[in-house]
Amino acid sequence: MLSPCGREILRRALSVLCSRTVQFPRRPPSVAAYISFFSSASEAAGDSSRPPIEVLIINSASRGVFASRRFVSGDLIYTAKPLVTHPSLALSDRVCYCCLRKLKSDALSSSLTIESSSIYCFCSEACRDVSKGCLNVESKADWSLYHDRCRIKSLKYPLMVKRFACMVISGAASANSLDILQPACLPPEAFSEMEEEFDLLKSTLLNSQLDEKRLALVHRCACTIRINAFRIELVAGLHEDLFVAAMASLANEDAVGNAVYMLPSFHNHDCDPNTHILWIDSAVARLKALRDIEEGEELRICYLDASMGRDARQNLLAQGFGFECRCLRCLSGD
Ligand SMILES: C[S@@+](CC[C@H](N)C(=O)[O-])C[C@H]1O[C@@H](n2cnc3c(N)ncnc32)[C@H](O)[C@@H]1O
Repeated sequence: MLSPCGREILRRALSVLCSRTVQFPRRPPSVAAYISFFSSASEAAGDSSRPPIEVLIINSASRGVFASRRFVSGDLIYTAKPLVTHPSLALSDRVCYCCLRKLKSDALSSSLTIESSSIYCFCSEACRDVSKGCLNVESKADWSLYHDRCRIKSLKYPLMVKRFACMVISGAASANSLDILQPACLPPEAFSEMEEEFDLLKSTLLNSQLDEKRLALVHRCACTIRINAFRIELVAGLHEDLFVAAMASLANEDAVGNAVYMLPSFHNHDCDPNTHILWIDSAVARLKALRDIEEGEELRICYLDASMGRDARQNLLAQGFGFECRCLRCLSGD
């Protein structure tokens, strides 16, 4: 029997996902609730009848992603496109505004727009077209104070909140499109810091057409974006990589940007994970098996640098994600 909170999560999950879910497999009602996603892996395996993963509600407040078939180490389990992206500030003149692809040097001159001290670049006409509405809103405001605050405090998620707000104002995203994702359960200091950032966002967007109701929805999403944003480091790139890497390290910035996804956000953390997400040349996320995985196993990823010691990991997870990690590695004291 689901608790009221579990039922609410399920109701919201189904209402958002029904429009995009490809199929719901038949399963006995003993499984409390589940949602299946279509993915490239089922196609690749030639088994289009059954999605390779399921999102299950594991208790009244939490969901996880589970394998619905066996995988071997190295398998690509699925790919996922981002819902919201933002390039790292230090690389915004070298990374696509939309897909975070690194730009070829000859693309720069044709795609560069500079307004209000912000830089907007695109890798292709397709990325420029899809971003048109959002860019139109974003490029009208002066983001210098907001960006300065992000740089000084080394914050990435306010950039994603900014981008999401611009998408909502432009009509490119609905204000409740991230409601299905889990919001952060953070310490009070983190909330007051987020309030300050949101006030700055509001004042920067003062002249935009964001009504109070939608503003409140975007405000609520700040918490969700904060814990669900992925830092994107590409594993492949162009020959300019060395130059970009040098610039990035000077700016203490290895990531090309950050992104929020739907399905990848349902993965729980483990300090000794069985899967990982990687990015080849753009913000398209690829979930790969790190070892052989049996049908029914939960697919967990590691939210942080797994080489850190136990105490450091526990602290980061408590402060940044609001939970105490009780994975086997942590319980063993490693
Ligand atoms: C990105 S979400 C993961 C999916 C989430 N369980 C859901 O229902 O949407 C991150 C949140 O999941 C929970 N979580 C993830 N891994 C966990 C773990 N190993 N132990 C306890 N809670 C965890 C925490 O509440 C965390 O803030």
